[in-house]
Amino acid sequence: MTQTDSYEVLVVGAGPAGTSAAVRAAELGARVGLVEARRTGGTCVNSGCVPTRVLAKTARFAREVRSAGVYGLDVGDPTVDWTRTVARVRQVVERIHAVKAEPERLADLGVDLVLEGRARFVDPHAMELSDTGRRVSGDAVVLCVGGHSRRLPVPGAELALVPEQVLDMPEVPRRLVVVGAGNTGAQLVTVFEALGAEVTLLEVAPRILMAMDEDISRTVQDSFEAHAVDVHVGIRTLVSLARVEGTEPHGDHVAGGPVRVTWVDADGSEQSREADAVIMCTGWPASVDGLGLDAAGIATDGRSIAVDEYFRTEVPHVFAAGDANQQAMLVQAAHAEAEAAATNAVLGPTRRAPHRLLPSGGFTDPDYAGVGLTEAQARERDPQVAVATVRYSELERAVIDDREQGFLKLVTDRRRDVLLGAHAAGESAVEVIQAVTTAMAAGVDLTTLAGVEFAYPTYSAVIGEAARRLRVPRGTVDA
Ligand SMILES: Cc1cc2nc3c(=O)[nH]c(=O)nc-3n(C[C@H](O)[C@H](O)[C@H](O)COP(=O)(O)OP(=O)(O)OC[C@H]3O[C@@H](n4cnc5c(N)ncnc54)[C@H](O)[C@@H]3O)c2cc1C
Ligand SMILES: NC(=O)c1ccc[n+]([C@@H]2O[C@H](COP(=O)([O-])OP(=O)(O)OC[C@H]3O[C@@H](n4cnc5c(N)ncnc54)[C@H](O)[C@@H]3O)[C@@H](O)[C@H]2O)c1
Repeated sequence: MTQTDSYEVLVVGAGPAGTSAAVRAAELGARVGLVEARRTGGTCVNSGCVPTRVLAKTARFAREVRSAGVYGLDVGDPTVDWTRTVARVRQVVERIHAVKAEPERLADLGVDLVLEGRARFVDPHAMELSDTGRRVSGDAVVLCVGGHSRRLPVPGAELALVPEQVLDMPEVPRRLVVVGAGNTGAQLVTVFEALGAEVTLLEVAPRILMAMDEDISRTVQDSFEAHAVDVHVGIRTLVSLARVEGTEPHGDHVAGGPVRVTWVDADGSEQSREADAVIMCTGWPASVDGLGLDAAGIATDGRSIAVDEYFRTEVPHVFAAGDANQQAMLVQAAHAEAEAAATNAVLGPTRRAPHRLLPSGGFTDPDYAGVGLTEAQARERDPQVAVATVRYSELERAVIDDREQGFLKLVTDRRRDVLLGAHAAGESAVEVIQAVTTAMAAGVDLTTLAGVEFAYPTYSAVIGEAARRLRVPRGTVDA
């Protein structure tokens, strides 16, 4: 092995976590190698957040154009040229790459970016790269390998698409079944419903968006159903996918011909639908296959890389951050964890990243977001929590924009005058929750928040209104 192949810190994966880890370690003066199987940006830029967000904008456009007549704008019903939609998505992905300019930024910091395929441990410090067979090693190794979609182990699962393949569809499917109503599934339902597909949504949990506050699940599901999405929650099991007889496959996925999806519904009845495409959005395990963790002495359940509070695996010089450790699974969390892991890799175990306040949300119609404790979690801890909900239908900006569906809910500890959580479904929900998060991070009490003179007419004004209702309880306060 040559001298240049060994680093003080070897980072694996150049998504949000890996680039943050490499930058931080380099800033601390370490000699850093960053190995990536494909391209910088990871899931976030190349197949996840960025493409999904462009599709969300496309869907928004389609909805807005359909309502343009109300404003006296006669533009007709939009038709979708999916090829151009996909081209736009890919163009935006390239623009993000150009703006972020990660390879240049890393080079400026002296980080060696190595794009020679997948890295695999050959011993606890050294890894072999699949394209070239070259070996690189690190005194410390930070695994930022992210995750990947998974198909459910049911007969015919290979006929389904996974989220990374959505842009490969030749057209918008006329009939679509989405399996899984987490963030990905819910967003894809909104996109394809707006683009004209007849959508069926199957979810094994008792409600969609199970990780969010219950009122968010209800509001988004109501909206889906108002748009004729056929929602089935609490299904007992997905039974199978099968090619509809007499149709010919043209490729390796459902675009090749109709598929019959069969499941056992919540009431125990067997049901089925014919679909032109099925997308399985049923989880995102860590990319541990082929990583050779056993050669490093690290055990895995095949879904995650376990870490302690300093992001150390059971082998103390090997760290794991971002989706790889399956803890928070969001971009901002990946950055925070990776910076902490890289700091610990260089300086020893000194930094944690406990994610005390982690806002998250999604771009459905309406959008949704939350931070802190849900109402149910807060009530379980303390039945005396105070909750105020302001409906968007009471908010002048939402009425002006004809975006009256939704709400903001603040969950508070009235005795301590502090916010415990905030949850919203509605226009700009993610931005509204972000603003509440800032207040929570700064330790702003409810009385102060209630006194903020929010600009008129804005969506974030809903925050002041909710805070005032908690300070002076009335109608909608639920103590
Ligand atoms: C459809 C979708 C939409 C999303 N939208 C959002 C959103 O709006 N907001 C949000 O916060 N989060 C969103 N997420 C989640 C977000 O994408 C992830 O949390 C984030 O990308 C995690 O970053 P990471 O660096 O840990 O992993 P990744 O971004 O997955 O990067 C891992 C990198 O490691 C590389 N790699 C893997 N194994 C190896 C190996 N053995 N050798 C070399 N390289 C390897 C991969 O090629 C990849 O580039 C979304 C996810 C999906 C699927
Ligand atoms: N806007 C965002 O922040 C955003 C957007 C997309 C994804 N993400 C993140 O990316 C990761 C992957 O998201 P995801 O939505 O693909 O996965 P997920 O694990 O969040 O959701 C998977 C869903 O599939 C359901 N499911 C599992 N087995 C099923 C079955 N047999 N039948 C029907 N439903 C079944 C689960 O109950 C769950 O609701 C998550 O961590 C997510 O938070 C974030």
